[in-house]
Amino acid sequence: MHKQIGLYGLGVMGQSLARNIANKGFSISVFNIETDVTKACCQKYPLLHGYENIADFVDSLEKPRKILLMVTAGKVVDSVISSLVPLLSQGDILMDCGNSFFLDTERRQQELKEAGIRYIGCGVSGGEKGALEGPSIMPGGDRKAYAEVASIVTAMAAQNDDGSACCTYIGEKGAGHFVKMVHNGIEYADMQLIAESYALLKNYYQQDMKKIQTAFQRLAQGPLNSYLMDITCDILRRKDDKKEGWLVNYVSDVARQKGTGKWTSQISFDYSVAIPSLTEAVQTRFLSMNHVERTQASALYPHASCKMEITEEAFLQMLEKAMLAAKMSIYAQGFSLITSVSKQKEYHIDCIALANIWQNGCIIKSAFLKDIMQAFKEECAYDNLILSSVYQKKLSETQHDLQNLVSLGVLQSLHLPIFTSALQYMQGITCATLPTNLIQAQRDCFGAHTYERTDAQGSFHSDWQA
Ligand SMILES: NC(=O)C1=CN([C@@H]2O[C@H](COP(=O)(O)OP(=O)(O)OC[C@H]3O[C@@H](n4cnc5c(N)ncnc54)[C@H](OP(=O)(O)O)[C@@H]3O)[C@@H](O)[C@H]2O)C=CC1
Ligand SMILES: O=C(CO)[C@H](O)[C@H](O)COP(=O)(O)O
Repeated sequence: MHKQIGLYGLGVMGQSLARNIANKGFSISVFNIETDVTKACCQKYPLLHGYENIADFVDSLEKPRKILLMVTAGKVVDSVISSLVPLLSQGDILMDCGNSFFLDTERRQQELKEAGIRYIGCGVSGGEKGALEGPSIMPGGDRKAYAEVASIVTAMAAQNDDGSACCTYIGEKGAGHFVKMVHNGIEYADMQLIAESYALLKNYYQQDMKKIQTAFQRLAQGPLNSYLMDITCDILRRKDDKKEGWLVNYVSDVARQKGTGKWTSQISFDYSVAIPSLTEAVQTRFLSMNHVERTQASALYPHASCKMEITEEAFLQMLEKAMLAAKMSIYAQGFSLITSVSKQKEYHIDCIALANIWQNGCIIKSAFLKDIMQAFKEECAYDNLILSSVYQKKLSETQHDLQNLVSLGVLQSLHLPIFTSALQYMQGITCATLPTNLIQAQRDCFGAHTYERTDAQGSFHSDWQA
């Protein structure tokens, strides 16, 4: 009996996704380059049918074949595709569920089209647990091919409270992997925002971990409720197994990355879209890697630190509102990149549907996404969420606290790149007149680059030093 779907790549995510599919009642064949991994996995999970030989794996599938790839992003995907293509038939469907770069996905779609193979680039978010219990799924590419796998993919996905699946067709070409990339850019900024809040609380409570835990618990229950806040509460409560004290205090502060956040920033440069907080989050991970320099420099430049003269209640209320304002700024930046690239590449991404499928199963799952949906429902064509009445109302209630928090934190010599850039983004994007007219004048003065005038059409050049 042929199986309904195949999955190639039994790593952390692949095993969980395969088990998820099998648990939903679909018959599934699995394959891994290391055969020992396949054997061990299928012994442990008998619903998975493993193959040691790739040709047998492909032959085991009903036609048109549907094969999900869950392997390391980059060259590995190309080499896996090369090994599969000679065994496939016209009309078969490959669905790359890893974190592939969306322009690589578009190249692969073109190359495979010539061989008659249909290719779906599909973002998956939720980590190991989400992949097993129901992730958020972002498929893009061949729409007809997606229709043929939709019943399996939507069954795998997380569900929202209203019963809708956290999976929707995102758009043509690399649209699925594009939004997953921006999801990760937002994820980096949200994680850094939480880390900065942790730094502020450590400073306020003079490192008293019990008080920091209680404060986070409180923050995680309000409008900031999110998957990342929830796991932060768990992390902060975890004692070390080996030594006295909290495990997080033994974790090195060197933050690593696999590349999706960096790609988000690179693409923002290519499309000239300002996403300063998402970029700061990447830069901060780079900065964290200079551990030796930072340690040497910290001895040369001791940080002045004094207790903040503000009551605990006032501080916690200010922090909550400032986090909310910063989070709003982060999402406005992320969605402005999505909107802009979607227009230029004609992906036709539906931002309401996207915010809906990020409400559950994924790493950036958060209560705040309801507000984003509301804002886009008000006017789907917003180039920037900052223009919505939802943002107007919420920012008028919170922006002042962000200004105060940044001022206080900077005077404590704390490193707050997300709070600061989020505030600066909002102060810039809501400013009708920036001082960048001077930059235009300088460019024209030293390089005859010309400038536009506020009172006339066309390009002008002046002799500024006359
Ligand atoms: N971990 C996470 O939270 C998430 C990961 N992702 C993405 O999913 C993909 C898989 O991630 P994850 O499961 O964590 O990674 P793992 O490292 O756990 O698994 C990678 C898989 O790729 C296989 N592989 C590696 N090199 C080759 C090769 N040359 N030829 C064939 N197969 C190869 C591995 O086989 P073997 O090990 O047996 O050699 C393994 O099955 C990545 O693109 C990742 O970015 C997406 C969302 C969340
Ligand atoms: O896609 C993911 C979650 O959505 C992965 O966990 C991703 O690997 C996280 O990125 P990085 O390793 O760069 O921090």
